[in-house]
Amino acid sequence: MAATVAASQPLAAAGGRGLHPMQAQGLIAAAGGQQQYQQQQQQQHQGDEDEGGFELASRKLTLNDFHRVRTLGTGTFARVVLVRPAHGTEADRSKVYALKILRKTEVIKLKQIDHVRHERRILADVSGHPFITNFRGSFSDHDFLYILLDYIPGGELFTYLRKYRRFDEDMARFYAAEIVLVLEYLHEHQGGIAYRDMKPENLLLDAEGHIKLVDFGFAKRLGNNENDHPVETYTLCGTPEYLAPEVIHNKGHTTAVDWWALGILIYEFLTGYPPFWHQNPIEIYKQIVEKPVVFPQDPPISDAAKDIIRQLCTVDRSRRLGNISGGAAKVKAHPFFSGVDWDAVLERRERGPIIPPIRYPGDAQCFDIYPEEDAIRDEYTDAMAERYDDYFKDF
Ligand SMILES: Nc1ncnc2c1ncn2[C@@H]1O[C@H](COP(=O)(O)OP(=O)(O)OP(=O)(O)O)[C@@H](O)[C@H]1O
Repeated sequence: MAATVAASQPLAAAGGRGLHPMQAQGLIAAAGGQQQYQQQQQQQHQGDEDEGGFELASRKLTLNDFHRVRTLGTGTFARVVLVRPAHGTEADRSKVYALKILRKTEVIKLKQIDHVRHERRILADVSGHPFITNFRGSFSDHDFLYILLDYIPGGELFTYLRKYRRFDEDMARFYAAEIVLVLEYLHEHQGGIAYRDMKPENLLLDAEGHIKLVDFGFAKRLGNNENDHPVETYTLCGTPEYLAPEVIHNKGHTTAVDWWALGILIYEFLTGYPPFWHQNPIEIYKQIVEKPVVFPQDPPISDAAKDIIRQLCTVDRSRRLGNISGGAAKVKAHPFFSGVDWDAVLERRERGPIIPPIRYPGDAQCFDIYPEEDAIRDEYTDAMAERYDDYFKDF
């Protein structure tokens, strides 16, 4: 699985990415539709809680409120486990959620305090979008921080891409269109949130085969300056193969990095591998800043696909599609997306090209098996608590 790189790790030390399976009509109408959709979804979300009796939002949760079923994934900073409510009616106890568990000492050691706080806050703010994992609550105890999310049963798009080797253009377009709507929403309707870690491992498939974006660990609300230009940020984070050149140069970056990553992602969908790759991450960075995207002869890639990839992967971000004037609307109007009904995409009218083989709501067969480790407790000392607990008070 591709390792995520954070500021606390030197970029050069990050592991390279293995290439094996290890592990709406009218553009303006569509944009308006996104906000409307979110409102509807939020009302729906509230409704779910009212019905359930297991009142997630109305009281402080603890780990004892859940039975752990199994680990779904482990990342650099977290373990995500499938859980069931331990109390409530039979209907409550049949529900399943994904609980992201972050060890406080690790968050502090890896200098991820700000990232974790942004993650919790941004997840709560963007929850309800059709292609973003719903946030259900957060809590903490002496040693850990917990983020409760809806369980997305289909597993990582990464796994399917490795299984299929590559996606045909219709499949790639389906997923890319959903990602375009997510980026439009984050960048243009949520006051300039840069996601900063777009990759197939962070795109899960729901039971209908639609994308759900997870892991907002590097997302940051950048906002716009007085000239209405996106504010720059400097933290080096992301995954080597997907880093935009301006991140590597460390001269400040904006939401434009997500459009670059979308270009890399479409390339990887169509060929099965990213355009810039090497075992040594330093070589990847060199390629990204020095080399143009080169397309293979086989599989043949359409001119429209090549063009959108080149336009998204434009080194000069002032000329990069998505970041130029017109923003996401220009991406949606690109010939690669011709024929796409953006309202239909947003409303999830079509089922996805891959329907995950889910037999029941808590089915976790689409996830790899991970060793279940006993949580190490009492590492977080009183001195640490005194110094850091204030930072974790939102949980
Ligand atoms: N809501 C969810 N439903 C099902 N599985 C999930 C969910 N959230 C996360 N996962 C699984 O857990 C994995 C790790 O989650 P996540 O990416 O949030 O952790 P992380 O430690 O921040 O990872 P990284 O090292 O990539 O930054 C995901 O790749 C996915 O497989």
